[in-house]
Amino acid sequence: ETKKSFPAITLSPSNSASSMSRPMFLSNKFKKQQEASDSSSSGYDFYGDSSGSLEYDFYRESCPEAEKIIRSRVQDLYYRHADVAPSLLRLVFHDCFVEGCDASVLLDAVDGVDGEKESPPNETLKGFDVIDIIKSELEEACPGIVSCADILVFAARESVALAGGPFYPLETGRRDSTMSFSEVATYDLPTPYDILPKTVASFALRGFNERETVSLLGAHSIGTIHCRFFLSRLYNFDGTDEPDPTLDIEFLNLLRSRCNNNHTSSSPSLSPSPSSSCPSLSPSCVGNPVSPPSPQVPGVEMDYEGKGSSFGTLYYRSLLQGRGILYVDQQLTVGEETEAWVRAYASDASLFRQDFAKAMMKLSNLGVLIAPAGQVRISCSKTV
Ligand code: HEM
Repeated sequence: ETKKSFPAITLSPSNSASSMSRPMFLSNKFKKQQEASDSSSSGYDFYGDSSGSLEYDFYRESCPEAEKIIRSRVQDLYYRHADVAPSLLRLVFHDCFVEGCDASVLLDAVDGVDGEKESPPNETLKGFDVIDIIKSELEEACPGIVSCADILVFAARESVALAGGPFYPLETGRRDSTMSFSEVATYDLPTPYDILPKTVASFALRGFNERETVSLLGAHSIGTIHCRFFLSRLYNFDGTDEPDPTLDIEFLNLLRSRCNNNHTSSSPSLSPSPSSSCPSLSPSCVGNPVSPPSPQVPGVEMDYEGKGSSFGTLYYRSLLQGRGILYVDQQLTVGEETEAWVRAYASDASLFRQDFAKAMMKLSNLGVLIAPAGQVRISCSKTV
């Protein structure tokens, strides 16, 4: 069962009051998805409810090389900048969670009207240039055929595999939206300061149960988190002038050594802090994946123990030790069911890999547009 009612919440991280009072702008598309999921007897719907009209190898005749082109381009770029993998994985989450996997996150602002890209939760998204590179190659091979929405889910799938995660099959035939949903993105994307019931509710609205939610957050095994998303946990948790008491003390010191309180305000502002240096061990330390990484913005790599650590396991083990970087991650250990899944994934890497693969397939099929709806864009940042 995915739908739960939660008691009134008193636990409050730095800005939970504001995030709890936000309105929900969920589209009908997702309301339908939730109803379908609520009525599903297994509570674990492998494919989600919107994959019916997608097909395996949709481009087999119209663009037989499509998947190969996407794979080899992502590989090339990843070997030049490993940031490419986390960037694309995060990008697909931010696309699919807002009105479905329709590439709406890629659209530029039009006539001064902001798109999703400009919405605060999307300010630090990267990987747009990678998608543009892949798209132009596909436009040369088979003009006007392969949608940006399909490119996005495929590119994320390749990224997961390159980063040591599982490979999962994907159907194709998604179409691109003609609209961008800036307001939905602003209000409906989960925040790093959310308490567990809010995170669970947000995923449940898209048809994910707690098991799937915990597995999807395993994506936080790779990439970099800017200090400002967890600075308040280090120096002024919930206005106490003290660190978050649930943080392991050694880990707190490690994070503090990388994220100086002077870098930026401890408020959860989403604006960049360009004046700060990059004190982390991270060679990439955040930056555009194709252009050289910027040394300007401080952050911590999720796989802070080293690149060799396996995708998933370190993340869940860290949570059990009070070493979650984001508040929202650490919160997975406070719920009975979510904590049980954290334990399961910490000790059983192959269970995690299976569950993550299934959940990524489901995420990649959320609220897709099927012909004749939508369009195939020529440039991913503009409608045709
Ligand atoms: C409650 C849900 C989630 C919240 C609140 C959240 C929040 C965040 C935040 C604040 C960052 C750091 C961004 C930055 O420093 O620029 C981040 C990074 C990231 N997130 Fe999430 N996230 C969530 C779920 C997910 C899911 C479901 C996925 C993918 C399936 C995902 C993939 C990633 C990746 C790969 C990164 C690293 C990005 C990079 O290094 O460029 N996240 N997330």
